Amino acid sequence: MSDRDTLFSAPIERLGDWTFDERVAEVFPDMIQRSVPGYSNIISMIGMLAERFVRPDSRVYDLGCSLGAATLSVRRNIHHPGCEIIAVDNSPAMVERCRRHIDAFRAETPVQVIEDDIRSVDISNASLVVLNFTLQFLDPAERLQLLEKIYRGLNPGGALVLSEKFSFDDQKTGELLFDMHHDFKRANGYSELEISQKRSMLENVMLTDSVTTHKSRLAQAGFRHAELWFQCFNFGSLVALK
Ligand SMILES: C[S@@+](CC[C@H](N)C(=O)[O-])C[C@H]1O[C@@H](n2cnc3c(N)ncnc32)[C@H](O)[C@@H]1O
Ligand SMILES: O=C(O)C(=O)C[C@]1(C(=O)O)C=C[C@@H](O)C=C1
Repeated sequence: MSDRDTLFSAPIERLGDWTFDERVAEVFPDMIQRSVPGYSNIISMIGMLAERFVRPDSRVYDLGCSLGAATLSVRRNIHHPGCEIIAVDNSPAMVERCRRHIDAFRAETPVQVIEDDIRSVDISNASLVVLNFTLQFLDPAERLQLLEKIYRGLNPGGALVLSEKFSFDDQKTGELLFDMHHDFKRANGYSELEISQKRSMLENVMLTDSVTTHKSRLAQAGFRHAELWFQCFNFGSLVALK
């Protein structure tokens, strides 16, 4: 079990922008579990999607892998020879811990953990690509280009899993889902101060899209089939098929 996230429990004088630094990496499992409704369901169901989509002699990409939770779930569910998982993150603190975490478990399928920007990595021979709460940290202007690269790198019959925090076009239901997420955080022991300090740090670096925007961007990138397979409040996950 990781340390409890108390990073924002005391008042912080100058709130900078959010980064995935050493302190965040240290408490990340606790933080994401208490912040993202449905996170553990999504992680275990990514394993189910891997069982269905990963083909022999192909690659799986986990883009913005953090500590490798999705990678481990995928690896547990690969039963084919010749597969390889490429896990990528540009936070040195995450990558260092991710490598240790993955090495702690034995499995047939090799995992390469790469410290790099997901905008620079080559993607080829992929049967599954995972973007689990990562696309939201990319500049909106660069999101389509990344999805196009993923589409090109996927083999026919391959899938992209795209999990995100959403915004909503309808103001009234949007507010309700946003408030329910806050209730969820409070129920998980976060104070008003912790919630609001984290929110303002994320404000400039995490720009959310609506499900409609995600679907039309996926279509623009080439994915002719995309659907939401999970949603809890303002968090959810889409699957897009090539
Ligand atoms: C919310 S976390 C992802 C959680 C993780 N996928 C999981 O399932 O536990 C977002 C991650 O994306 C990484 N990230 C953000 N922008 C990136 C980029 N341009 N290139 C590589 N990694 C990036 C961050 O360092 C962070 O570890
Ligand atoms: O805590 C929040 O409100 C969030 O937006 C959650 C969120 C995410 O969606 O990625 C933001 C940053 C942390 O990496 C963990 C979770």
